Order: sequence, then structure tokens, then C-alpha cells
Amino acid sequence: MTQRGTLGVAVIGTGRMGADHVRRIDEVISGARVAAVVDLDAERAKRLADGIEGCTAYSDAAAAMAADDVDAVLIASPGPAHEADLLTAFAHDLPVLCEKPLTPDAASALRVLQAEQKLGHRRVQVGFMRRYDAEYMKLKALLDGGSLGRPLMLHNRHRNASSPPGFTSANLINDSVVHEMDVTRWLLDQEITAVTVLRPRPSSNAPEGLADPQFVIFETDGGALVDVEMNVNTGFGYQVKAEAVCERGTARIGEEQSLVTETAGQWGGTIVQDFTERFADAYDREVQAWVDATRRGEVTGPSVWDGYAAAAVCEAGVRALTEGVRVEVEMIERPALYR
Ligand SMILES: NC(=O)C1=CN([C@@H]2O[C@H](COP(=O)(O)OP(=O)(O)OC[C@H]3O[C@@H](n4cnc5c(N)ncnc54)[C@H](O)[C@@H]3O)[C@@H](O)[C@H]2O)C=CC1
Ligand SMILES: O=C1[C@@H](O)[C@H](O)[C@@H](O)[C@H](O)[C@H]1O
Repeated sequence: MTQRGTLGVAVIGTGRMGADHVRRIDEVISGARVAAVVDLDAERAKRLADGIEGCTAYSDAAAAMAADDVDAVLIASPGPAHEADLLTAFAHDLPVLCEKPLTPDAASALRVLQAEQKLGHRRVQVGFMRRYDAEYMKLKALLDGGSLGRPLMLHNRHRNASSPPGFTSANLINDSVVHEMDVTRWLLDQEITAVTVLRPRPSSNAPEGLADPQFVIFETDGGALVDVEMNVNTGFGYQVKAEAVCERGTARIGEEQSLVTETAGQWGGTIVQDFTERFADAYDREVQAWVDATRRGEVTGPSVWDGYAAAAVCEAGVRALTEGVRVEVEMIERPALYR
């Protein structure tokens, strides 16, 4: 670590999320600085690095991870590139914050899990940022406190204003519902055992051929039922809502009633347009928690096990979507490192 214990971070992938994390580390987070930025698009990396003192631009992640001033890595490249970068980070024994998904499929996630086990200690926090969102944290504390009794059902609504170019029907599961897979496992402290995906008629807002929306159902090993309305072309904005139905009551988050105006014979509020706005505080808290834990020599938050479990549920989800049947999740036993 350099500059009196300041963590030198290499940010790999400087697209939408990576550039936002670079800004966050540079301007918001304490105890860390952006030592390197990496992008296959060398011009893009250079433009970002030029605006930050002491930051070097790379187009090769391995070269950045070998640099003396790099103490930790934030991976924000597309999912298929994560495995190679995680394995290189392990070779240098560097702490990692890896954006979701850990990797795009269960087999590659398992390889990462096995490599971390070989290392003998946890090195990775996975970027499931909802665990750092103030509302989700309150819901988790309430459920853990037990005052509502055992959770029986969890209803989720996950809506995006529009889907990015090239977004596929499987991406609704892998890219979007993956967050509900993680919050379900985390909130209920249960594993997801089976997935069913039902499809209403496609929205006319959606690009031709995209199965959007989807209605996804999880069964859990604790006997809970969970549903997710996944809807990525609402046209009107971004919404993430959840309602836990428990034996002695219910709890809801994502109601967006922080500011309600009444004027000219109408009342109402505004709807945010995307995740960078809705989860801005959660991303800040997530990255700060990673920096703080890393500086203490600890690894906290969603683990490689959580990334692997989500990948296994995604795989079942994509099969359930394409084959139109209920699919059981196949997972290995949880290794001792993650208990
Ligand atoms: N936690 C969250 O809410 C969100 C997480 N994500 C995740 O963040 C990651 C990045 O997503 P976006 O920023 O939306 O993608 P993006 O497409 O905007 O940016 C990706 C960047 O990575 C670069 N890149 C591609 N392959 C690379 C490689 N091998 N090495 C270095 N750079 C490489 C590209 O040139 C591009 O600049 C993904 O894993 C995605 O799932 C994305 C959106 C929200
Ligand atoms: O991770 C994310 C995106 O990749 C995904 O496409 C969105 O649906 C999610 O809400 C966002 O958090």
C-alpha cells in the first residue's frame, strides 16, 4: 500500500460501471486511490487516466496487476472476461471486488471457487450491491430479528426503462434476475432449489423476439416461494420493489415515496431512470466496505460461494426459460471456506 496506507486500486473495464467506480474511488471513497485503469479500448482508458493524478492506463489486465503500485483490483469488464482476471488476481494474491455476475455460467464459477479454495483464503467480494442498499439492509435486519415470524413468500418487481442493445431473453435471467437470486438467498438465508419461468405475451415496447417480461418463480430449501416480475422495457423508468410475506406480517421496500407533491389538482412523485441513480448509495457503501475490509486485511460481503450459487440458479433459470419446464438447481456442497 502506498501514500500512508492508501489502497492502490486497478479498475478493469471502464465502461458504464467501471467509469462510475473510478469516479467513486477518486471522489467519494476514503482510503483508496485509482492507481490503474484497464480497458481493451486503450483510448478510453487513457482518457480516464489522464484526469487522475498518478493513474496509469493499460490495455492488458495482467500488466496492471503486476504493477508495484496496484494493491487491489476492481473488475468491471463484461462477465465472460471475469474468470481470467480473477485467476490472475489470485496468482498475485490480490484482493478483488468483482462486479456481478462472478462469471457467466456455473462451470466457470466453480473453477474460480476451486482456485480460491486452493489459495486457502477468501480474496473476492462479489458486486451484489443490493446487500448494501439502506432499504434492503432494513428488511434483512427485520427478517433476522424474527418479529414477523418465518418468511413464507417474497414478491419482487424488477423493472428497467429499456434494455441495452443486444440484450437477450437469457440476459433477463443472467443479468437482471441474478440480483433477486442473490437477495433471496441472503434475505431468507436459504438456498434456491428450483426455478420456473412463465412468459406473458411480450411487451410491444420490447425488441422483436425478446421474451420480456418474464415471471420467474423460485422454490427454496426452507419451503419459501419467491416470485420475480422481470420487465426490462417499461418505458417509464427503473423500479426495484420487494415484499416479504411472513407468518405475522409483511414488509415492503422500494415504494419510492420519499417525495410526494400535491399541486394543480394532482399528486405524485418521480421515478428514477436507472440503477446508477437508484443504487448510488449502495454502490458507494459497497466499495467503501470493500476498501475498509481490505485495509484491515479482511474479506467481507458476498463471496465466491454466493457468486457460484447465483450462477447455478441462473443456469437452471435459463433452462427453465428455454425448455418451458420447472428445473431443479444443481450445486455442489458448500465448502468449509464459505461456511
Ligand atoms: N451491479 C450492478 O448493478 C451492475 C453491474 N454491471 C456489471 O458490470 C460489468 C460491466 O458492465 P457495464 O459497465 O455495463 O459494461 P460496458 O459494456 O459499459 O463496459 C465494459 C467495458 O469493459 C471493456 N472490456 C471488455 N473486455 C475487457 C477485458 N477483457 N479487459 C478489460 N476491459 C474490457 C470494454 O471495452 C468496455 O469499456 C458487468 O459484469 C455487468 O454485469 C452492470 C450494470 C449494473
Ligand atoms: O446489474 C444490473 C444490470 O446489469 C441489469 O441489466 C439491470 O436489470 C439491473 O437492475 C442492474 O442492477
